[in-house]
Amino acid sequence: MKIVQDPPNKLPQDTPADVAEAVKGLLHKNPKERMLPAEAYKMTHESLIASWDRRRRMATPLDIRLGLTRPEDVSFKLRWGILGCGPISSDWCKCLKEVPGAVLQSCAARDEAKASKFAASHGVERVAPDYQALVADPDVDIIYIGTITSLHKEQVLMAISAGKHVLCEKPLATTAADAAELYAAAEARDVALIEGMWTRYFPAVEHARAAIELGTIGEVRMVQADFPEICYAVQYAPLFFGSTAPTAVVSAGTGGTGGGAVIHYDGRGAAVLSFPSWACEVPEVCEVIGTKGRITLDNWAMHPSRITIRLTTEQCWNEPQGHTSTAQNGVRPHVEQVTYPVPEPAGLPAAGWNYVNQHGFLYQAEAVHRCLAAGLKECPQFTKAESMRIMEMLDEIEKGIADPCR
Ligand SMILES: NC(=O)C1=CN([C@@H]2O[C@H](COP(=O)(O)OP(=O)(O)OC[C@H]3O[C@@H](n4cnc5c(N)ncnc54)[C@H](OP(=O)(O)O)[C@@H]3O)[C@@H](O)[C@H]2O)C=CC1
Ligand SMILES: O=C1OC[C@@H](O)[C@H](O)[C@H]1O
Repeated sequence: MKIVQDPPNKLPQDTPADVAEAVKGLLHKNPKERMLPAEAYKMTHESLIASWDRRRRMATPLDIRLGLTRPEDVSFKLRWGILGCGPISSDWCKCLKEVPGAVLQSCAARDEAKASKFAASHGVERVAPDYQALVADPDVDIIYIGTITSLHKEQVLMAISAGKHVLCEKPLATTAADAAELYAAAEARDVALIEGMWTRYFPAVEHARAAIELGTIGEVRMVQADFPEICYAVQYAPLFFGSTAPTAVVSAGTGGTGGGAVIHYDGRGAAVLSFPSWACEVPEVCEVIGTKGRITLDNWAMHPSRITIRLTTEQCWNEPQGHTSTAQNGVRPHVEQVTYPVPEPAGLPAAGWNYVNQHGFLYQAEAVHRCLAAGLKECPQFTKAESMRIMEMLDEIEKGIADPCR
């Protein structure tokens, strides 16, 4: 794609090629080397914009940017127990191996022989005979739940009762009421319960969040996103509109042939979300549309490796007919595009991996280590409040969609 910067970009100057090069250099190093010195992460919004190394700071993980955690705490020791030995647990273990503080302590499956095979292929130290034994192991600090969603509730509760922290695959539960019960149980036991919405930890998403905070595209008026699994598309609404309650949620369609939802935030704008059937070519693009520009996350939006920021040119803001769109005014937007390559192997499932861009799980894995090191019970990239808000929206959306894929 040709990058257009005509007339010169109003953002502080970084040529896209420079940015891509710098970030590529960072991301392709091993996790320790990828870390900037702690000092480099201490920043305010002003320094974010003014700093010489803005290119790195735009994608700084939110927990570090807010000063809640320290980059070096990817080395904080956490002994992981893997509950469920299916494809997603396999990809998770591969990423944990690259986190300096992670220990693959134990795993369990419904069938012990399956768990033994999984342990051998991933270098997991122990095999527990069943899930209950896994969560009871005193040498396990945190349980990763990679089973089907309908089982999450009983398994999360089992792990929490044993006093373990939990990272549970998205979606956390099948209803908001169940999710609320799980968060209440975690709070009562004083353990962390984190829903694994891994999208939130990708550098392209961190960059988008920082750009919105800086007002780069003005006021957000519309969010558009698509994905067959509703929770993925929906999570982009509170990311860019905040976790306050929407004024209306309407939906229609079916899981089999496709559906959609509009989430309206009175006086602010709306999220227009589509849920194409799995049997289609899925665009997997997120657009964040503002009064001064537009952000596109893609390649692919639920685990994006690219952000494109199109800025409305200043001349458009004063157009007499009140249309700020560059297209309506026959001018080109200023375009800045930054690619954040997922660590190799990336892209379509590479040999030995099960899902797309799944090596990007690493970003979430590192954040969990940093946040637990700091004594946090959640990661700021995806808080309990937001997770609950999304669960409520999912309940509403599912009222209008037959056979939805949550
Ligand atoms: N973050 C991400 O990128 C991804 C997240 N996910 C999420 O991960 C979770 C699992 O993914 P999904 O592909 O649906 O699951 P799978 O069909 O891969 O099953 C995962 C595990 O669930 C258990 N399981 C499967 N079927 C049954 C059953 N009928 N009865 C009891 N246990 C069963 C098995 O555990 P055992 O090994 O113990 O037998 C299995 O290994 C979901 O929450 C999904 O949303 C999925 C893909 C990607
Ligand atoms: O959660 C997921 O489930 C389906 C996959 O294709 C997708 O990449 C993954 O994020």
